[in-house]
Amino acid sequence: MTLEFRDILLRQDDFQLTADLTVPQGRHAVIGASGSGKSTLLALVAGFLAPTKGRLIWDGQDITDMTPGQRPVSILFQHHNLFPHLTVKQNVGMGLRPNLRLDRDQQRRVMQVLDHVGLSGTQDRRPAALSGGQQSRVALARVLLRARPLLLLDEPFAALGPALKSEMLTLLAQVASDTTVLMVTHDPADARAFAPDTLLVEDGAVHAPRPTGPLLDDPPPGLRAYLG
Ligand SMILES: Nc1ncnc2c1ncn2[C@@H]1O[C@H](COP(=O)(O)OP(=O)(O)OP(=O)(O)O)[C@@H](O)[C@H]1O
Repeated sequence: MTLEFRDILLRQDDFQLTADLTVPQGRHAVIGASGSGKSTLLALVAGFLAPTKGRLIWDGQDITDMTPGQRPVSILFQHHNLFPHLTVKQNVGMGLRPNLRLDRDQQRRVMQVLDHVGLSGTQDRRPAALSGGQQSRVALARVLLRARPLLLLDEPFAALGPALKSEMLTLLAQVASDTTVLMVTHDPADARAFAPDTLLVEDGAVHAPRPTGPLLDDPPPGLRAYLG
């Protein structure tokens, strides 16, 4: 299933984002200098911002006019927005039914996904009683349970140390194998480890995906300056 940006233009005051490219199924990093438009790109796909011009096509279907809730998208941002007063089980269950009236089968699926991300046994704790890495797993479990085919990540594990971050990226790559992923990252090592291909965003222009290794080995001047 592919995501097509057809001649997209999105204006925000004096900034404009342009995109005319196809993203095939698989894991993609989104890289670019600060202010180049990475978060704007994700907001466009999520449906939080509407393009001034152009169409967004998912799996052959025009999703440009769909609300965020109608889109085939799940989102994992840096601040995971776990609810402090709810247990792990309830935080994850929100991904299925926001009113938390889960039937037996849905409860079983919650336990299954907790097991999948290595959180069995923590289901009755509240987020404050978990480590940072465990909290990230809860957020990931919630996203997985929604099982939308397009996953948007904005620096999802930036708050974790390098070892935990790499562990989470490995886990994500395993569990999101049938998903198309766009992951904004400032860390070239994350892009290399997680994403075979990368979308470069330069001054509001989104480029078509290119193999991550060669792009980072020989970056264009703007990206080179940013990566240092
Ligand atoms: N609500 C807004 N209204 C007007 N302009 C905005 C708004 N939000 C962001 N911008 C501008 O849009 C441009 C792109 O911002 P965006 O957040 O997409 O960049 P980014 O690549 O994600 O940056 P960073 O890496 O620093 O997070 C910036 O020039 C920013 O100033």
